[in-house]
Amino acid sequence: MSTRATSIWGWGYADKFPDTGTRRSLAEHVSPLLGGPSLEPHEPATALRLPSPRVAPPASLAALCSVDEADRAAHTYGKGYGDLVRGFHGDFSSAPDFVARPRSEEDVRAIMDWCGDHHVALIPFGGGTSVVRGVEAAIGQGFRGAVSLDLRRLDRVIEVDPISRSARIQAGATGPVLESQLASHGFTLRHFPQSFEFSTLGGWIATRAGGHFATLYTHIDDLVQSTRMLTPRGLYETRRLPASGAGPAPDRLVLGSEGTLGVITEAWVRLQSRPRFRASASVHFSEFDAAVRAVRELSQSGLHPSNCRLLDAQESFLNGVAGDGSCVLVLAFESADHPLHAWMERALAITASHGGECREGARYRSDEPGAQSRASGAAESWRSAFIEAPYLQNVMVSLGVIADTFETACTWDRFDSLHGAILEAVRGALERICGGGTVSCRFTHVYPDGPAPYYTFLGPAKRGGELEQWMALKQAASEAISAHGGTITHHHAVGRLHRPWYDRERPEPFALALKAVKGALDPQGILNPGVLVGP
Ligand SMILES: Cc1cc2nc3c(=O)[nH]c(=O)nc-3n(C[C@H](O)[C@H](O)[C@H](O)COP(=O)(O)OP(=O)(O)OC[C@H]3O[C@@H](n4cnc5c(N)ncnc54)[C@H](O)[C@@H]3O)c2cc1C
Repeated sequence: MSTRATSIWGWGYADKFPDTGTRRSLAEHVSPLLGGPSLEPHEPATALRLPSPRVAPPASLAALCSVDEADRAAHTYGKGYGDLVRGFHGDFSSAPDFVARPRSEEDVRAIMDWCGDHHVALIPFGGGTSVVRGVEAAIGQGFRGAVSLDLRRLDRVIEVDPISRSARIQAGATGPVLESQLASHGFTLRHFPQSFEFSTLGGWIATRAGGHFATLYTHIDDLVQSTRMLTPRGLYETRRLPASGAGPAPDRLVLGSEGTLGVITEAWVRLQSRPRFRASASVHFSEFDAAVRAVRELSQSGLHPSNCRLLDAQESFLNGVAGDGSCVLVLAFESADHPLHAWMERALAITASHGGECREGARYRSDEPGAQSRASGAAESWRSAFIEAPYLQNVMVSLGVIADTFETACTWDRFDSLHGAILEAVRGALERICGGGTVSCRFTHVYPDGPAPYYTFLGPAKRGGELEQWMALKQAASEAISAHGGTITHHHAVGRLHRPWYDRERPEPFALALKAVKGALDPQGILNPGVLVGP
């Protein structure tokens, strides 16, 4: 386990927060994008404001629990914009009363039983990278207290089945921890969300996370073979099967359960051989609409690119991928089995037929001895910007800039109207609330029947009112999504933040059924109250 200190309030490692001088010079680059406001770096609060604990760990669990203030603060929020702002100002008012770190399933059971017996809310905590207030103990008045259940000590790959290419992995393993264990068996899960470094397998399953593949295996759902979840009513374990037609699928209740039905302790997941062949290209388009048509044809071609990320002109500029006003499609294929020239050539023929220009040509890499290996220009720029972006959000908070993202998915026939409505709503709200700002779009995933567009917005905040302004922007975006046939989330989950729009999106009989399931598995309602169901 890494001993490098992580930030209590911001994303990632504490030592990656730039000093005041560096942030001041970054402000000079950001200001023109926002219409030229003066941006002055502020410093994060050094004092942490937390309420006194309402309950204390019992002696029988004391060895697993921490009441340390910094620990409680680090488990108060996820890593969404609103979380960062509150943490930056030292406001940890919804801190859990203590943090429990189970080492085994028996420990999880003991903590869950204690919470049930004492009417204390239990909030499963994986990597704490939720952007939807999924791990926050905002539990209302009905409980005596709240415990944050940090699962990261359950981090082992327990078993690998090379014949069926599957592995049994504990839920608290973060991306790098599970990948390094799988590498020694020559396999990979190849699920790479942007939060990969800190998020966990259990968190991915609980939120139906979206990963590396832009087509085909987009969500963790596609990689889960079976699950094991402890509920207050007993163990919920599903059978290992490649597929089944036996009624509604039990795993489907676990996927997306967001800590409300039980604590996922393990899962069997589908593995892949490590890819040896890679092909990449970046295709420039002068018109976004033409690029969208090209991506639609690609998504319906059966080629299944591993990467198919379309960046609009603003997004291409912000990520250092193009500065000439063009939109860029970052395209890639990978395989453990075969060279990819035929796939890439066909994909480039499709993009060319829509006016796309592959200026640098396609690049091919292979692990075979003597094979040509060339790094890709625009694709590499995009990749490094992608990895560093969350650290930039920490800087934006310190500069008083509202910086956030939201995402959705819709069918292709609705994309134009949905996209237009979102841009209009968010631009209007930025003008009204911040006096200016910018919004950009990229596709993170694409399906034969529709894309998953992902938006980034930036606007100058009025210091002290950041949370209200951000919430008004979020409201405008969410209303536009809801009114124009999108989903409130393609992969960021529901949490407490998206709950009003999620309630509107799901059919009423389904809401009733979910409530009944919650009542059956968690009769006292102690698990993550306020998320998905209930008040
Ligand atoms: C910078 C950044 C980039 C991101 N990029 C992506 C991305 O590319 N794709 C994507 O899908 N999401 C992304 N996210 C959102 C977030 O990383 C995902 O939702 C992720 O799956 C959460 O995993 P976690 O382990 O951090 O879970 P947490 O944040 O700790 O928990 C999330 C939810 O799952 C529940 N939970 C966690 N572990 C368990 C368990 N073992 N059993 C039961 N419930 C549990 C929690 O109670 C909570 O409701 C990003 C977030 C940030 C901050």
